[in-house]
Amino acid sequence: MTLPGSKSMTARALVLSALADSPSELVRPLRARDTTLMAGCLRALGIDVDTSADDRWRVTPGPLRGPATVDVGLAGTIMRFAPPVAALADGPVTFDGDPYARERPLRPIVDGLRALGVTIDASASGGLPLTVHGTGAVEGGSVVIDASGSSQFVSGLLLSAPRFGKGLVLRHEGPPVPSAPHLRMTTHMLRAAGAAVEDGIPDEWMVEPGPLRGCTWQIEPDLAGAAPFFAAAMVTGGTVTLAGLPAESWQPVDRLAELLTAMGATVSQGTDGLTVRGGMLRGITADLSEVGELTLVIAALAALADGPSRLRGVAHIRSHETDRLAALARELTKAGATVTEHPDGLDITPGPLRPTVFETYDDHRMAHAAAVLGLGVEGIELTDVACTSKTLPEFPELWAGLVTRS
Ligand SMILES: O=C(O)C1=C[C@@H](OP(=O)(O)O)[C@@H](O)[C@H](O)C1
Ligand SMILES: C=C(OP(=O)(O)O)C(=O)O
Repeated sequence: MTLPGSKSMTARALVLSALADSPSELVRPLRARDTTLMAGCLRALGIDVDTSADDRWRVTPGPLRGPATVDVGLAGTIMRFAPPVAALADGPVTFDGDPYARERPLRPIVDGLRALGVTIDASASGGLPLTVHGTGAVEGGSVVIDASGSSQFVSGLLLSAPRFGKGLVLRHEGPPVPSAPHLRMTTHMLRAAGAAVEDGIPDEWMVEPGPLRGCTWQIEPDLAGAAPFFAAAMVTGGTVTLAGLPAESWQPVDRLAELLTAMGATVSQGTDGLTVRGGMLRGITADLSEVGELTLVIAALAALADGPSRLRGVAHIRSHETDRLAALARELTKAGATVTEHPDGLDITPGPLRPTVFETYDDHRMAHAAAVLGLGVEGIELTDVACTSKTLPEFPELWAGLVTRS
């Protein structure tokens, strides 16, 4: 199968292109709610973002300006990546989003920008809604944040840092930062756009001030979006091949392959793509801190496996689109699994599974999990498949097509 581009790469490519000194193109970007809103955000700041062609978006940078109002939807990438861009604009920029977006943590970005000299009006919690009072320039310098709640706090500050007068020295202090592969994606893409970035010291990043150049960004297919389709192969004993992943991917292909292999799949990468072949479905003990996004599909697989699973290292996903650990515990229990919730994970023991209505809590990956579960249990109904439009609007059609072909 082919899938649209990575949400994470599309978001970064849009931001870096907006900050560059010449036009850029995004080849095979993701057109979904998160990335459409990101394009809208950059347009509101004065950037020309042409998304009229599906397979090639063109970004022509220009002066960043307010006043502007930005709808972040429920996108972590927008609420964490765009305020630093707004700080470079001349004029106030107000950010708000879906009701639940106001619950998602943002303080390290707000405090980090304030420490760099930016004036921000934020709610008492330091979250949305907020107004960044850009003056056309950010001095930059050194800042310490606690990014244990989301790697996006680091990525957000780094992406705009080449445009800060003194660049940025960013240090993290606190429990470990999750999602290391997303941090590597950020530094890879900054370097690809010509930025000088040092990340040799653990929990410290240094970005030199300097221009970013326009690029042709080849957006890889979205690996997290592929996870439910790979899981489908594992539940049905079938085979799914994802076409179009480069040999040297900027997404955590190895970690995904390791996890699916541990659960009984055979994973191989060839010229035709990344292939997952289902076999036995085994329970696993795994630290998912690097790939928190995959927890939901892995939890659905765990509920269908031949033994118990212990998933850990993902306290931070309680602040994703919903409290994902609580949501999974509730819904998988309804379906008949025995689930124990821990502060940073879940123990899942498969039981005799039964029909249930699986709530999605506006969370696209809860819908993916329900779809996977529904391949193994008759009568799983999901309340809202439309929430998949956040990152993969084609999900219902692709899923139905896959099932029909098999
Ligand atoms: O930078 C990114 O593009 C992302 C980083 C991760 O965030 P967290 O570190 O908050 O999990 C990931 O879960 C999210 O879907 C996308
Ligand atoms: C956590 C996710 O999204 P966001 O970028 O909104 O944090 C996700 O897509 O699983």
